[in-house]
Amino acid sequence: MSTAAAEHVPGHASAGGVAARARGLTKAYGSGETTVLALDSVDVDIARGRFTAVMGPSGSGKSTLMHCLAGLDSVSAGQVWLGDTEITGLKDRELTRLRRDRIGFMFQSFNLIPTLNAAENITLPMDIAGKKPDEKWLDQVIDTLGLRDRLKHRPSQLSGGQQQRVACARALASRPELIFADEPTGNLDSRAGLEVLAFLREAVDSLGQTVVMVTHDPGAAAHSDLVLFLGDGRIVDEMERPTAEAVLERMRLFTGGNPQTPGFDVIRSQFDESAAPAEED
Ligand SMILES: Nc1ncnc2c1ncn2[C@@H]1O[C@H](COP(=O)(O)OP(=O)(O)OP(=O)(O)O)[C@@H](O)[C@H]1O
Repeated sequence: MSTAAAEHVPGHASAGGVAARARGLTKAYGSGETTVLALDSVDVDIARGRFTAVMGPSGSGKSTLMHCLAGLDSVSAGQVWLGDTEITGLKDRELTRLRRDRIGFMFQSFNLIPTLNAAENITLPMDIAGKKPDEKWLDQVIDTLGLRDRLKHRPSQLSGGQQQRVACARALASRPELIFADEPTGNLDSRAGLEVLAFLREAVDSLGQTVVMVTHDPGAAAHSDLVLFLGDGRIVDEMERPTAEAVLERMRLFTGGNPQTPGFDVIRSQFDESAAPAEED
């Protein structure tokens, strides 16, 4: 049975509109008996000017969702839009250009070029694209991220937190419509991780950016405006103004780690008619 278009779509549109949107987004890997349904007909709106976190158990489809929304991976069915542009169906070259011009990426491994200094790493994607950075914006990003006195340093001369800040500045440099961050604090100690989260928050609050972050960490998710919870390739819940405690509690339901969690099956069954009760010990 299909979901009526007027029904609630996870993610909400804000007054600022929708930065990315998916309808019926389905992604299957493999074929025949070995098919894995990584995303199962996902509808989602990513609100512009907000910080959205994506959480869920390992294998629930978080990275796949991010990759499909960012046009890094093809979809098996459904549609994805970036702003008003439908990206499903675009040719590889068009997708590459769209990603380059309109999306910023932050990955767990910072992907900094060791032979380039911080300033060169920050502007590298724009240099490759042959685009001149907006110097005023770039200055603002560099100062916001506290990188002014590190610009001549190479990655090996920077701490992990500073490297991640460079990666953050690089994602922001071209003032993208949307920033995707995949476990951006995964490799950092807690202080550096907190710094990066504060900067992502700042990018949203002060610079008006839109951020989507995949994370396993309830503490990290607490920095977002909205948490989307994935389970078995579906968005099974969402939480506005999350706190670490509330997110942790919700995650316990998903993992079945807490024996007093019959609610998990209730939540699942709301979204998945075929969900059988979990047979946990
Ligand atoms: N390239 C691929 N080929 C086959 N299966 C894949 C591929 N990528 C992902 N999958 C499968 O799709 C499902 C969703 O994977 P995905 O990486 O999106 O999950 P995740 O929630 O990001 O997991 P994690 O938290 O462990 O990173 C998993 O069952 C995974 O094994």
